[in-house]
Amino acid sequence: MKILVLPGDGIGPEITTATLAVLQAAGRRLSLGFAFEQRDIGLATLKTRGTTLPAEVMAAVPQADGVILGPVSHYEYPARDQGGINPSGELRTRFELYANIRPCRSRPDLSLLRQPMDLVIVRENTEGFYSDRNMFAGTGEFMPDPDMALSVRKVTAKASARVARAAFEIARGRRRKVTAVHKANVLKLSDGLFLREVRKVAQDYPDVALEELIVDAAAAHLIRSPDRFDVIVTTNMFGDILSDEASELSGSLGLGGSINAGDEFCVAQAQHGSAPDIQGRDLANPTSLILSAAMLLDWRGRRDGTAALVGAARLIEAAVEAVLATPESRTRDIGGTKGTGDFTAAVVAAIAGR
Ligand SMILES: NC(=O)C1=CN([C@@H]2O[C@H](COP(=O)(O)OP(=O)(O)OC[C@H]3O[C@@H](n4cnc5c(N)ncnc54)[C@H](O)[C@@H]3O)[C@@H](O)[C@H]2O)C=CC1
Ligand SMILES: CC(C)CC(=O)C(=O)O
Repeated sequence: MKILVLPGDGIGPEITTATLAVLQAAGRRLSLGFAFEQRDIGLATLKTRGTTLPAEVMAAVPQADGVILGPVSHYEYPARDQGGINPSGELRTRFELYANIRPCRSRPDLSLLRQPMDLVIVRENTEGFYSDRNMFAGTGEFMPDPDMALSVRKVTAKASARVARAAFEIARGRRRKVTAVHKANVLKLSDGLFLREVRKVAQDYPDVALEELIVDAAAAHLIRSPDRFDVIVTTNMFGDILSDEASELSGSLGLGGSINAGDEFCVAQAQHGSAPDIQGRDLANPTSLILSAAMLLDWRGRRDGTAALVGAARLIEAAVEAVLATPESRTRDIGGTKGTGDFTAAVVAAIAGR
């Protein structure tokens, strides 16, 4: 399997190194060949090339079987016309990675919750407030005068329907419940359209229950009664916020895996950002990106019918769970004392069966 690796900014390079070590260990154990093609993006190429996303990186995406994308520091990027392209947004829109799939679950003595949580947030990934054009080229944000800023949020039937279908398909392999999270009580047209499409898709899945919940109540229920959720489907920004909430409630932002998936391409990406406050200090928990890479293997394996890749995903997940269950192996964000390197070494050893 050929994987394009884009380490990104902040803690990106550290957690990417950890993730590649884990993939290599799984490859050795299962005699699977992983070929990594690593390329710089972000602040590194802004300095050397004047852009955070060189054209040849985008050209390399279709040549690979999958992409591992480290977090990026887009808050520090200049405007798009000065080279600040948000790699997440650009990859998601250009390659139609319409579903951002973010599983989150509680583990004994790590979770901040009273009830168990085992859910998947399926976030619309190509529009809403966050398409790259909205963020940086000014076509979605406007300042008619220096004291007024306007943002346009785009919701289409097509994007709503395809992400809803992705959510119902995932629910079929789980507890068969989809919760559509929205704000259609106020945003009657945009979230109303999203809900209309989710309800339409639900008719094709009579075996899956559909629940509808307003986003503010959903945020509260995530804390009080997380066990009511199986699969949540929602628009881009709500999914962004709720998935950080769920991840932190599970114990840390550093725990939840995530893929950006379309029909043709898949990009593994940690749920969290580039965490510049802990950059270069061996403090980052690499679990999120490691589990994201496992999700990428699973996605590719299922799509191509390659059972060995699905097996590698399960092997990596089992090793991560075993290490997380050992208090002495935990990183600081989850109450342990280990650094990124030691945690990774423990996962590699678990994969090797040592
Ligand atoms: N997908 C992406 O590339 C994303 C990028 N960002 C960018 O990241 C930068 C920093 O944003 P923040 O708001 O600080 O969010 P953040 O997610 O980077 O960090 C929030 C807090 O969580 C901690 N944290 C995050 N990941 C961790 C990990 N793996 N292990 C241990 N602790 C971890 C950080 O140290 C920080 O205290 C900004 O430039 C932002 O635009 C933010 C979200 C997503
Ligand atoms: C809005 C995105 C481009 C960044 C983000 O928050 C994410 O990757 O989840």
